[in-house]
Amino acid sequence: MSALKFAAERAVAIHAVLTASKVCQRVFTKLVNGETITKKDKSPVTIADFSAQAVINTFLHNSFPADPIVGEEDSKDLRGEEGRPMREKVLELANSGLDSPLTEETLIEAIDRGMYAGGAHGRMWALDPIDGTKGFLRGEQFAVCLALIVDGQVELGVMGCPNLPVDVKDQNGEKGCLFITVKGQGAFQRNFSSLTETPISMSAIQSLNDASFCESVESGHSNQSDSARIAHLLGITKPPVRMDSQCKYSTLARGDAEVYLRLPVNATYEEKIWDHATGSLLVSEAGGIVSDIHGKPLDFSKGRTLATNSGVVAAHAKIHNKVIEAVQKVLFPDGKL
Ligand SMILES: Nc1ncnc2c1ncn2[C@@H]1O[C@H](COP(=O)(O)O)[C@@H](OP(=O)(O)O)[C@H]1O
Ligand SMILES: [Mg+2]
Ligand SMILES: [Mg+2]
Ligand SMILES: [Mg+2]
Repeated sequence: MSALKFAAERAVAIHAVLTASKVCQRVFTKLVNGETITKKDKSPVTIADFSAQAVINTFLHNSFPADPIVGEEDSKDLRGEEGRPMREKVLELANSGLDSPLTEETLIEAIDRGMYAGGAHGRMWALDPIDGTKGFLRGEQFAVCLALIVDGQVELGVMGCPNLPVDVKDQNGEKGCLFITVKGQGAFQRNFSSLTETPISMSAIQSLNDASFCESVESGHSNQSDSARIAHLLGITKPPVRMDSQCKYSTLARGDAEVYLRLPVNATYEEKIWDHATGSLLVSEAGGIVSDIHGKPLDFSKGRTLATNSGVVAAHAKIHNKVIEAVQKVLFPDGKL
């Protein structure tokens, strides 16, 4: 029997994401002053985001030195005298996850290996070292997300959700889930604490009345009044499941909710490829369809952003059409795009 496609990449990605997730867990809820800063775009970044990117980029470089990486973070804020206090903390935290320690220089190099511009040709990795940094800072959900993209198609995704309950029905039980998917090979979940992978799939609901939908906690990331109107139109009666990060995609993929709405709050924001690569493959391999608000597939070949898409709508394949119809009715009542 020949080895499954991307078996080596899958193993490396699992090890990298699991290690980085544990690095993040080490400081989860323990961050102090000086360990979080605000980036130019006003969004937060912490020592854990930088450390997780350094750790994963190091593993990728060791195993696949020729592969470029599109990573969210860069080292600008860690450079020079001003960046020293944070740089020292990032170095210590990153090295807690690595067998061969990085130096200040190789740390910066590792982080900046994520500056690739993306595009339509060849292999590249897309990395969000902490997706949902705001959730991380609030002590809620966040996800470490890594995907392999080949010629603009997402081929593999691994997502670590350190704070997600292993079983949704046991919210106080074990936490820490790893989600793994390869195109054409299905979607799987395993616990941080075990090697056993369990296949997951979306729930096959009969009626939208029974459905629940996920959206961002942050009203600045997704329009929550539009989503309420769409849910009403669809006959969804359950309150929205608000959750940070790509944990929303894994929640759909394992059948704990049926619809994910991410509705633009302004006309200029371009979704980032690392915010959707892993999650969208998980959902499509689990039986769902992921598109933008117009029903158009997400196009990962346009560079670092989903420049030709607007928002995200994910749902079980059987109801995706209906959801898109409702989204269009609410967002474009005159039929104009
Ligand atoms: N105006 C906006 N619209 C949509 N997404 C946005 C946004 N501003 C920031 N984001 C993205 O929303 C992500 C978090 O998603 P969610 O709201 O589903 O938890 C952030 O990822 P990071 O936390 O990795 O920076 C960031 O990239
Ligand atoms: Mg960010
Ligand atoms: Mg993100
Ligand atoms: Mg991030």
